[in-house]
Amino acid sequence: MSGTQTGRGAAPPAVELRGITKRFPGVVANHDIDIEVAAGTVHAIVGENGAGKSTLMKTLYGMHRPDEGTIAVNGARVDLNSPAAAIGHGIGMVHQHFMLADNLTVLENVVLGAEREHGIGAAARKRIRALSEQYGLGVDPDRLMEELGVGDRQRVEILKVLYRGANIVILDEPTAVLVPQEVEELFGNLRELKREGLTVIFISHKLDEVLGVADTITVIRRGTTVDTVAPADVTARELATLMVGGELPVPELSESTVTDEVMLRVEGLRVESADGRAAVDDLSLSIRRGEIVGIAGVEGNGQSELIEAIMGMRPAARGSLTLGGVDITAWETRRIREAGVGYVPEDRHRHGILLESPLWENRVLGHQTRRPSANGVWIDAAAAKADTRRIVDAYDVRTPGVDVLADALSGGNQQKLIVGREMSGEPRVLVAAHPTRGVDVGAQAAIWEHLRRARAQGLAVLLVSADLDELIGMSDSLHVILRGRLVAEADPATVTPERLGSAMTGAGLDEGTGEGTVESVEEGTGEGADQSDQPDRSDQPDRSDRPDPAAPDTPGTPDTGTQRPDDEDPA
Ligand SMILES: Nc1ncnc2c1ncn2[C@@H]1O[C@H](COP(=O)(O)OP(=O)(O)OP(=O)(O)O)[C@@H](O)[C@H]1O
Repeated sequence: MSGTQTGRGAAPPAVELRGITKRFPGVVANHDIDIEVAAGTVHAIVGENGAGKSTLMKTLYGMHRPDEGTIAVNGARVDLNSPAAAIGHGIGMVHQHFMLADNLTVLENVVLGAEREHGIGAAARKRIRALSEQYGLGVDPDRLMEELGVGDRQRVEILKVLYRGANIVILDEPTAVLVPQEVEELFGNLRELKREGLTVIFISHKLDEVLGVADTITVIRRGTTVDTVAPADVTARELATLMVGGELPVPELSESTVTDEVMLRVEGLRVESADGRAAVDDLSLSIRRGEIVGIAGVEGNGQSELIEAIMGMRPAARGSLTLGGVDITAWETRRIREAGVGYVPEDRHRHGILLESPLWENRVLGHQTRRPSANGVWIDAAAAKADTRRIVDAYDVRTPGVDVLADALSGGNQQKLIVGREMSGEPRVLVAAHPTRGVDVGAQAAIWEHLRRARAQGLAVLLVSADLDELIGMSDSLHVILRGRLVAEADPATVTPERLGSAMTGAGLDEGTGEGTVESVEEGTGEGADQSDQPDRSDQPDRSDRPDPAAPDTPGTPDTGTQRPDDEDPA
């Protein structure tokens, strides 16, 4: 137990949670939680999916009333009965799903709902500029939100809470949507907040990142605090063990299963955005039976449009799509699904799940014309329920039953349900966007194992992910997408997350050659450049040890090839 002691005469903890218990019908989400967060520190909360992290943070942000327990802020007991009350006590929260209006400017987004602070004009602009400068956020108040990338949007969300006077900032899985460079920038921002005396509390499933940026880590298991540790005293593997209360299973390694039979072919595809610009431009790729093809890219470079075009949710302005040799370019989504294409959507709340419906109805969603969900034209509720129970079992979805509403599941458990559903009915092709986003390390390894097994039986997978270790570890071949085009092909056997990340931003990996475009991300071609642009590679493994999702302590434990964020100054 280190990092939480406040010595005699020291400032009181910024936050002190004592004996917090929160019950939902049939579930004790938090049970007798004790946490002290020292002022001016970065405090991470880790735990399995459904462990109770979000519930606890929502309680601290006044969105839930605890059934038992007390909360003190800066040494004084408080009653946080609403987010407004939390903000009144200097507590702000950055949610995982950004709440920003695209057609407004940064300034308008920041002041929306806080007009009373500094109005909506010059004073507000001045305040935003001052905050942005003080905390090194680099946000221009007059930029239009739609022009900003994911990292900047997140900084606007942080600015929003600072603008409202927060000195305790809660972030819910802030790095889930970020690529490595953006993670570094975020961590730079968090360190800056800390230097300015603010307190940061964040939830994360990425244990290497937690070890890199947190001063103190609290582990929650099955609703209660099991330990509070300092990063210097634990490894990522030990943290994972604390989270699950035992050793993680070791999944089997599998050989390549790629065949010659092309299952999905995309040829010369162009997809246009509403204003006629090419979101996907002249893109060609093919996925063979038993192959996982990975797409790496900074969010917003055409990945979503590519996937939506394949799934019949957007028209192809040019080019063609074929499934097992059959032209499906003009097919609608339902027909594509019925032809054996599974789909794990990027935004599970918009496309993947109906929060107000029970789990078994969610099992039927998108599968309403097929067994076991349907019998002829009728929905077969009994069969759908039985199959939902099978998914709950196979994918370890933590739920009291299949009749509860999807809304009652933790985010990671909703994701496991979607992946389980989409893997049902033996799809021929799976189009998966961020299949393990928000799931804990144990569940992630389990999902990878399911995918590997299905691949061995011939499943062809298009894998889009922001998790570069996942892409490298799972893919048989790997493309980089930039501004709607495939600009590079990487060999998953040799490429590192750093080199891949750099290719994603359009920076040539072969700096040594002075070439402007990236065509190959093979490690061999740029060895010299590679070493010179990575300050400290001493913790890098042999190539043969490349991040392998089959290993229980991957991705991203310090000894698997992902650099510890502290090893390097943020860009
Ligand atoms: N509104 C709700 N109604 C009923 N049960 C809920 C509700 N919110 C959360 N739960 C349950 O409380 C438990 C804790 O959920 P919580 O979302 O806090 O977990 P988490 O640790 O944040 O998980 P994840 O890592 O998957 O986001 C889970 O069993 C969940 O199903």
